[in-house]
Amino acid sequence: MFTLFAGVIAFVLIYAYLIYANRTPPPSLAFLRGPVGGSIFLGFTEVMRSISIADYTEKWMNDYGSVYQIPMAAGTREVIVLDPKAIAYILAKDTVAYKRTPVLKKLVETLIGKGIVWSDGDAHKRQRKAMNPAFSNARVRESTPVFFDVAFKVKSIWDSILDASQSGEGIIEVQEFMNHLAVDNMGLAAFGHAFDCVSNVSSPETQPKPPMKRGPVDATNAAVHEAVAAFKAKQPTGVAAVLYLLIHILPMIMDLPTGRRQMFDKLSNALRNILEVAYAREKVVNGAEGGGEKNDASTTALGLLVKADRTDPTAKISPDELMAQMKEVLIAGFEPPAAALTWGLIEIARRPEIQSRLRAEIVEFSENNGGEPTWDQLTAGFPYLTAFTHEVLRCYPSLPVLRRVAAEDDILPLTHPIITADGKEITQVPIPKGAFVSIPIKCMNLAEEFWGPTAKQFDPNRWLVDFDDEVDSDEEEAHGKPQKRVKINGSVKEKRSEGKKLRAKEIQGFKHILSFGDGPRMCLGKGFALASFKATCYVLVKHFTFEFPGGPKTELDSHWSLLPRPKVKGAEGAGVPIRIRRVDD
Ligand code: HEM
Repeated sequence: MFTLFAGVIAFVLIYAYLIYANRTPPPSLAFLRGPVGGSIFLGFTEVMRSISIADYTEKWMNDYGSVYQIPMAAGTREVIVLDPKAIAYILAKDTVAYKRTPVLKKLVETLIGKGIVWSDGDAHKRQRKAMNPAFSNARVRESTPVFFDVAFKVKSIWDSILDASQSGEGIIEVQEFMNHLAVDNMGLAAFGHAFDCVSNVSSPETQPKPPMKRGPVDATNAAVHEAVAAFKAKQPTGVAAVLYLLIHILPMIMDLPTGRRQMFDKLSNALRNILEVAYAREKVVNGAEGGGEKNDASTTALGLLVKADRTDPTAKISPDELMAQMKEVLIAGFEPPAAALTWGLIEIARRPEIQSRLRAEIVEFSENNGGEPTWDQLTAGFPYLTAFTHEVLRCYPSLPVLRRVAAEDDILPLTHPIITADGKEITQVPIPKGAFVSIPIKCMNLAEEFWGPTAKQFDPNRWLVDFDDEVDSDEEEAHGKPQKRVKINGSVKEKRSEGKKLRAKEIQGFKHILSFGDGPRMCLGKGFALASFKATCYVLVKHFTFEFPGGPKTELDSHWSLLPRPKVKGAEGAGVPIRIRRVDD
């Protein structure tokens, strides 16, 4: 009886505290304005995880200025930063003054290990130094044929589906195929290992079974296939929300032997096999003392990492770190590229004019040059495919928000002043040690403040203008009324009339978008991501047409895999069924 009474009192006290914390920011942040409300237990956590994160954070920016604070889970607060100068400052001091949040750190340590994503400061610098050569332009150039080979493998499976169909058309679960393609790309390019994932796409109801024989799957590949399947499994939102809350209060629950934890353990064992092969191969290629001839095997990302560990004392990484690196490269190299490609195919399917323009550019190259483009051609040529790639990255950043915790008291510089809760104008924002700081990438990429009135529209044409002369003064002008054409960097770009410049160019980062992050933690695989995206689009758009069975207005929804993914509203899991036909049919 007493225990029940004590339990009720404890619950009431916690509940009262959460109501208080939800309404009242701590004194160190009380000078910042911000929205009140959200859930008593989770604050605006669900909003910050939702598909509408950019809409909310943009509205709050318009109401409270470019730096504000919001209530989050378990009575915590988060400072939201949407000022370009402040963002550049935070990301430049990343890993030292701004670090991963304790919850994320614990999660990464538990599931993946103390690799580059987990580490901060000097440990991060050392690991980054070891990994850089494995992600250089030279490596991306060498890997580009692999991306074409994997895309052609998808093509041949889709061809067999169409061959078996009476109507010459097939409904393909494109997200499923892009997941498997991205894993195969990473396996071959980074580890020199064929996971053979594309040939093992499961065939849901909507998709005719590929009439092909599947070979036996070894234990390593089976574990990776299982991991890919588990990543895309749907989590019930209610349970996920409760777990998220509990993790903040009791981080040790991440140590529980959950299904996901066991799956990660299996994945470690599988990757250990690949690592052992890489160690053995490196020994054979370079001899125990090193210095031998390089060959294909030793120049995979993994081969270079193994070699760097032995040959460069300043870039030494322990076997545990190497293991964590492999898991990170597999996960970071699979999830965002697969999501970006799925979004790309969605936009292609719902916008026939973009699809035709892309195909025309690809076919023109193919007719003039014969084989597939090299990395240099993919990078320097293909203005429309490049514009399309940038627009997919802008509109659909895989990581909608970057979250950090301030490791010391700091002062953020601002591009434009903000008004505090007591009505003062400030040009710098004091950030107390321990404050959670969030940068909503998706909002920075899509806010009208930075991208003008057409910010929310998917429009690759915006990348074909002379960016520095872009205007946002007039909707008609800003949306595709080219006035004259100018030559920039050897390619013809459309230039619009003179006027107010877009604020987007104040944003640092790749192409003024934050989809790859910025600073010391900027995406290591950016080059791989761009080359594999373009190579895959090249092959698939050249050979197939895409359309939604329900028409271009098909409604989309979001689905949580490791990161947010698109899905067709009402479809099972992360389903994105798209109808394909051969181009020449
Ligand atoms: C469209 C594709 C991709 C996108 C949008 C993307 C995005 C990002 C972002 C935003 C970060 C920074 C995270 C942070 O600051 O907390 C990041 C880091 C990272 N990415 Fe990517 N990524 C992509 C593809 C890849 C690929 C293909 C690889 C591997 C080949 C890769 C490997 C990594 C690694 C290892 C890091 C951690 C870097 C560090 O902490 O120093 N990414 N990525």
